[in-house]
Amino acid sequence: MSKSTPLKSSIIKADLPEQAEGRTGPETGKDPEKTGNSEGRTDTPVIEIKDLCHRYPHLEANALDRINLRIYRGERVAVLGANGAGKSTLFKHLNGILRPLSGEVLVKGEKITKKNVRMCRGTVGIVFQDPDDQVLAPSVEEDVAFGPINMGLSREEVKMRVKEALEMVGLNGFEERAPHHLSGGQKKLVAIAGILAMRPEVIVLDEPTAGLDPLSSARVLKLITKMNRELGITLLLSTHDVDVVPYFAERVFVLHHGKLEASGSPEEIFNDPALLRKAHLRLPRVAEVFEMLKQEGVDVNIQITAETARDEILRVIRSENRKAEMK
Ligand SMILES: Nc1ncnc2c1ncn2[C@@H]1O[C@H](COP(=O)(O)OP(=O)(O)OP(=O)(O)O)[C@@H](O)[C@H]1O
Repeated sequence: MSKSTPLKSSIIKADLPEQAEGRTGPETGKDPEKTGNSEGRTDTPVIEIKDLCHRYPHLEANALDRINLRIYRGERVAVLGANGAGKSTLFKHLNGILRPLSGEVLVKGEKITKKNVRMCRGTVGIVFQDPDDQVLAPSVEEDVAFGPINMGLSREEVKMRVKEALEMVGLNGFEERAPHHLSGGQKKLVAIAGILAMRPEVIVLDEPTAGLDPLSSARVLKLITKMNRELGITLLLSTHDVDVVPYFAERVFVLHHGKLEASGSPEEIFNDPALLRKAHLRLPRVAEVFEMLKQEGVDVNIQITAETARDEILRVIRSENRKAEMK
């Protein structure tokens, strides 16, 4: 375990998208739905959740308890939470798969109802955790075409979209392949292509890197970041992999026992040890090293990416060298 960690980190560092820049925002934990870099935005949120509660039959506690949050066009948002925190339940509310016990979910300002649920599903596409729940057609081409055909698009348009989506995920040439003969990582890419082909404004990904090796995981994250940067698609993903969050997300929501515990930039969230302990999350590995250095009495600021860690270590070394020269 300890031997493989540095290798994994170096692969992730080399292959992940650059760290998002320009994050600002107030302290976390005070007003969860209003923190992070969306502070001050006046446009209509692409997704807005108001006082959402969900309860599964025969369970006493709410799986979601008075969730309030807003997601704005073009954002990259990560949802963190331990097993059973409510992430998948939350996602299933975003395109009307589940119905609220109380509260409401608005897509582009419109409450999801039976009447507009199709329109909402055109706006918000969900990539489920297990591609076997989503990739069901006998061939890759048919699977990716399924959504566009259901949208009533012409044969030419469907063909064009399938080609485009498979190119985007790097699976051109796989059209005739049977999905059940593909690897887990390739199936995940087929599932993403199927959603991309419907050209949604928001893509929600439940644990997109679960079960993938570090290279496949980095590839999926790079792909979805590209979708955000080049196509302007709003991204919302859940993950247990806190190491990748600073490279991907501009804003982080923390769920715990069905409640929105906090929202903020990755720097804010990962500089709040009490919050992380409470939500059963951990620091990114890079930050753990800085925490240890601090405990040793070294004057460092906690960093959460390899690049900022390098800069901080160089700063400390240079400062120590200067002190030594002056003696
Ligand atoms: N279909 C269901 N019927 C009854 N209870 C459910 C159902 N789905 C989820 N739950 C319960 O709701 C709670 C939230 O589950 P959910 O799957 O949303 O959590 P999660 O954060 O996605 O977890 P994980 O990280 O393990 O995927 C859990 O207590 C879970 O046992």
